[in-house]
Amino acid sequence: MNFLQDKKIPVTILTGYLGAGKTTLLNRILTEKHSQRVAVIVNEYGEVGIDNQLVVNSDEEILEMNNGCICCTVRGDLIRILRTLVFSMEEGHVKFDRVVIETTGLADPAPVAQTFFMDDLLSEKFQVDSIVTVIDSKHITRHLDVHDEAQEQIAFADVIILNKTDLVSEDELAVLVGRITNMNPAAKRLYSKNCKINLADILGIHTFDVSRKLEIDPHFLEEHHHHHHDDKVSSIAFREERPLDMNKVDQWMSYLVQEKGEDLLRYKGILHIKGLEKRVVFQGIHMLFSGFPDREWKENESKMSELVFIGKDLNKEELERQFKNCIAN
Ligand SMILES: Nc1nc2c(ncn2[C@@H]2O[C@H](COP(=O)(O)OP(=O)(O)OP(=O)(O)O)[C@@H](O)[C@H]2O)c(=O)[nH]1
Repeated sequence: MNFLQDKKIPVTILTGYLGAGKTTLLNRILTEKHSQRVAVIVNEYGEVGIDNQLVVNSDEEILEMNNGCICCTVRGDLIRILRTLVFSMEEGHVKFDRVVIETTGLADPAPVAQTFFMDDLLSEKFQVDSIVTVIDSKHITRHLDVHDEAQEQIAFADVIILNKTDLVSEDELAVLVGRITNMNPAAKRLYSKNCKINLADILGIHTFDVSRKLEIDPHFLEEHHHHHHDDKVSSIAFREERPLDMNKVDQWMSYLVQEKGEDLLRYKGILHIKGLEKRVVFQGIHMLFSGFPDREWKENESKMSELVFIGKDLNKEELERQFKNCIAN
């Protein structure tokens, strides 16, 4: 046994296509009882961070990285954040036993894992424990057909969680399992609803193996990263302090689901609705949409609506006009 190796801080890379259930799993990691302190790094694609507002309140260290994809433009930020974590820990300001990184749904996990091999300090202090890929069992098939990122996330996984099993039939699930096993026979497979899994199956499992990753991507340890996002996929965010009219929002969302659902990969937000003391959270993935009152606004919090749309061929002017139309009189 290599004792030095064992002292390294384990890192779990949480990946999965847009809306698969990564934040749901992260919340589970943060709320379930285990004796470990977790430092969390959340990366979002859009310029407005919604996930950080949906991550449960906890004492853990939660660091946000917005406005770019962790595997591309903000990889330098990831290195800086991890280095700062190490220094803060060594000076006794923070304590943590492991790191969990939630990547954007559009991230290729390989360069994120690569970061821990290319930077001297990080490779000395951290060890990638595993890449955990969450799958939306209902939508993944259509994503796999057109989005390279969805394929890379599966190919590179050590553990694959087939989530949202409540939304598919047994036959559909069996076909999906066949396809995924073909893509990555070595990964451990778990099945879940709302990411209810045994955390011991994904944390501290030491399954990340560089030699296997090199078989999948022989350039894994090379500096240059070639990930190109699909130019047609973009993200649009809106912020508005004036309260919104619930009925108008309802109508708008119904229209979007019907008319644009196919192109809307992910839409989510927090709404400030006229006459409601609680903030309203909405979540959408293609034609599946839900909106519900969440907690009351806190006193020190400015009431504000924040929405993010990620999709193909989004028309910003049109969406903005429709959004502004929802502002209450
Ligand atoms: N029906 C169903 N819904 C689920 C399940 N797991 C998560 N969801 C819902 O799916 C939506 C997306 O879940 P998130 O955890 O935000 O997904 P994510 O991967 O973090 O999404 P992005 O970070 O935006 O890519 C939310 O509305 C969840 O409540 C499940 O097993 N079944």
